[in-house]
Amino acid sequence: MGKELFSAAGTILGSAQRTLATVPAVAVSGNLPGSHYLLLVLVALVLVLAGTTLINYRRRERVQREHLSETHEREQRLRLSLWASNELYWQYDLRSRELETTRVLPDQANDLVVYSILDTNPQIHPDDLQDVLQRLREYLQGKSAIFLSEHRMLGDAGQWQWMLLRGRAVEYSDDGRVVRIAGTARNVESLRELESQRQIAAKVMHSMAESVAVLDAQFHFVTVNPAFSQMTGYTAEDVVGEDAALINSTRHDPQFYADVRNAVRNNGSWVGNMWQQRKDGSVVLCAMQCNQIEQSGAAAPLYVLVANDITERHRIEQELRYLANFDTLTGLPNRTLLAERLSRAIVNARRKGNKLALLFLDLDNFKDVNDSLGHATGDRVLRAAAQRLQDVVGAERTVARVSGDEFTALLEDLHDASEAEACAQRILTAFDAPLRLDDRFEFTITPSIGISLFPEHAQVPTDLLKYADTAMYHAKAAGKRTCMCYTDSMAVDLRRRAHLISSLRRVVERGELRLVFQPQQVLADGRIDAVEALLRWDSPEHGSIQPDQFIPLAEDCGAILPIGEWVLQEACRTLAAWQRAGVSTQLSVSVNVSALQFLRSDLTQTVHAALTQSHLPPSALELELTESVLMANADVATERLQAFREMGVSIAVDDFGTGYSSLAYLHRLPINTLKIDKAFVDGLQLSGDSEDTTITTTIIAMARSLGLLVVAEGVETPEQLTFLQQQHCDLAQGYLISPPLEADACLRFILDVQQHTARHALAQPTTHLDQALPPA
Ligand SMILES: Nc1nc2c(ncn2[C@@H]2O[C@H](COP(=O)(O)O[C@H]3[C@@H](O)[C@H](n4cnc5c(=O)[nH]c(N)nc54)O[C@@H]3COP(=O)(O)O)[C@@H](O)[C@H]2O)c(=O)[nH]1
Repeated sequence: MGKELFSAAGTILGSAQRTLATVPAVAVSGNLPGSHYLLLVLVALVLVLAGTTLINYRRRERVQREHLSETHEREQRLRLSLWASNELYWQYDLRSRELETTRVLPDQANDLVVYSILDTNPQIHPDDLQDVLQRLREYLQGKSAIFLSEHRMLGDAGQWQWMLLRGRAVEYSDDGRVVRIAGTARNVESLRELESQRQIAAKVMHSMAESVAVLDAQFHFVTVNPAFSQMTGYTAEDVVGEDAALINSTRHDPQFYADVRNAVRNNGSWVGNMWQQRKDGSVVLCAMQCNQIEQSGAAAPLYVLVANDITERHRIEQELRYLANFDTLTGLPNRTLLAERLSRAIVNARRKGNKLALLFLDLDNFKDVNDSLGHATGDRVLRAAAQRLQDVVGAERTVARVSGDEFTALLEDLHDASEAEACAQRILTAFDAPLRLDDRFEFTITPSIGISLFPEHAQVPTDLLKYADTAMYHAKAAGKRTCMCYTDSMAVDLRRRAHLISSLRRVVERGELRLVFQPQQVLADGRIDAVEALLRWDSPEHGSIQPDQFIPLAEDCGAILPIGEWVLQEACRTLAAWQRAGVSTQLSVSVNVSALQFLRSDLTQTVHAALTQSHLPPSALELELTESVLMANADVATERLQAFREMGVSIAVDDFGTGYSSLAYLHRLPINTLKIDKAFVDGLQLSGDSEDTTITTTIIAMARSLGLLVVAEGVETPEQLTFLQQQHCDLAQGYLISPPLEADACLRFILDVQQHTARHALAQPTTHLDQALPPA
């Protein structure tokens, strides 16, 4: 427009000149006198000059106006752009040190102008002033092309705000020195805020314990933090630009990772646990969160992965899960897992219409193993037993350890109950072979097994377990190393058993026990050389209970220890009283000792105390131990027996022949007497052709060769007695000689026989059995 105006003015000026130039030509062509003519010319010239001056003046005036308008317009544009950009205008006079800042507004009249003398009324924050002056100095020294400074200045509301100032020299002194600088100032408060936030975010990411990785839309690494490097072993340089599949692990199949990517793409996020592979090839389990981040202005999103290493936590969880479900000693499922599997098995059996069986197995006399051999060996026995059981039952079946020495085997998909019994029999047979504890040490232990069946006996896991347990107790009571299937009557028995156990615990202090004594007669001369002390329990609640009923219970519940101690004291006390009443000091008393008592390390102490209290010599006492106790614990038995031998107390092996010991092995044990079990004596035939006769004969012969005394138990008939005498058996015990007698009665019996044999010995030096027998 300025240009247009200018060209228009030019046009106007051009035509005026042309117009003025034609005036003299018209005047010269008339008939005027010379003076007039000259005057006329002069007037014309004056007019032309005046006109030209006027035209020039007007033209200059117009040009000036146009220039002013143009300047004003430029200024206005500048003003508007300053206003629009929210920038300030400033100028600094180096001579007066006056800083003028102007907030430009569309209407100049409203401009906000602030003057300040730098020294007296600083607009610049005192902390930043030196830095600003330094930058100014550098600019004036020509070290920077423009003056640039970011510092705090007073805002309109009197608050400090960060401003970015740009400026240049705009005025010089005559000697060329800068005297004024001017420029713009921009409020960078929010930019600084953003930058600060960006820096904080970067620092946070840098210092985060979580591994952070930013991926581009193609799942390539854009950046990672140090925690990522620490977790994966990959530095930022290793991974940036690489596909995130670099850290995929083979623990997941490729489809898993593809699914995760799809989920993030489609849903914007994915949360879950993911195995990743470290640079060294090891794996790490990450609790991962992957979020899609939309970038403003960018078409492609970014993905931010935040991951925590939970490998250790996972391991601990696994361990806890294992501990919660498995027995750490044997590695077998525990009671909890058994209950779970049993429930599942019941559901399956119900669906298929099949049967299932639960076998409850308890190791016989396991308590003794722990007591005698120590818990470490006990643990090895349990491990070996668990393995043996699993081997017999089969790896595909659930064998569980439910407590101490109790195991179960779950047999599914049975068609007949007999299959369960057959399996139980296989287990019993398998346990006949010794368990191998290590290269040198073998150990034999038998189980007792109870069986319960679904659906016959119970419908729920707890009942099946309870009934199998009940059946197992009955198998124990039936003599151990056997299996029994649950029957309804067993539950009643079990309640009675619980009552008996509770009464047994108080039996000594209540004085409900007494001893009876059964004489043992020397077959060669009829003397009563020994008596066996036999325990009786007269319970006010339960009546008279036989020892073979209550002693296994007392052994199971541990009550046998105080009971056994009482028996020893009472037997010794009675013998001492008999001696005072005239019984030969050659007479000894034999006392039955249970496995638990024997394996308790303080039995020698108890025996010693009983002998001391009754002033009896050790030779007056014999301890009877069953063959099975000695054989099952051979090593510890040898050690304990040796202690008794050193003490002078004899040892008899009770119920001999019922177990599986070899006589050769017995030779190594410090024992004195073998008691042939009544079962063999029952079958004795004078003709000598029964199996029992052969066994008895062999036992007697071998015992003799080993220098052991032989006592035949349960002798009831004269034929048996004759046979035993013929075989040179040393002693006989049984109803034929005498049933177990109360202490007083036994004393009378012994004194009678003593007198009789003494009289007979005087009259007839050669003793005959018949004569040696007590009078009827
Ligand atoms: N740990 C302990 N065990 C003990 C104690 N007292 C007894 N017992 C054991 O209890 C079992 C049964 O004993 P009991 O009912 O006393 O039976 C004994 C005899 O009465 C019986 N016997 C003896 N002679 C005959 C006979 O001619 N016929 C026949 N039918 N029975 C007879 O035998 C039992 C003696 O057994 P044993 O001990 O094997 O010699 C029994 O195992 C006892 O050991 C105790 O204090 N502690």
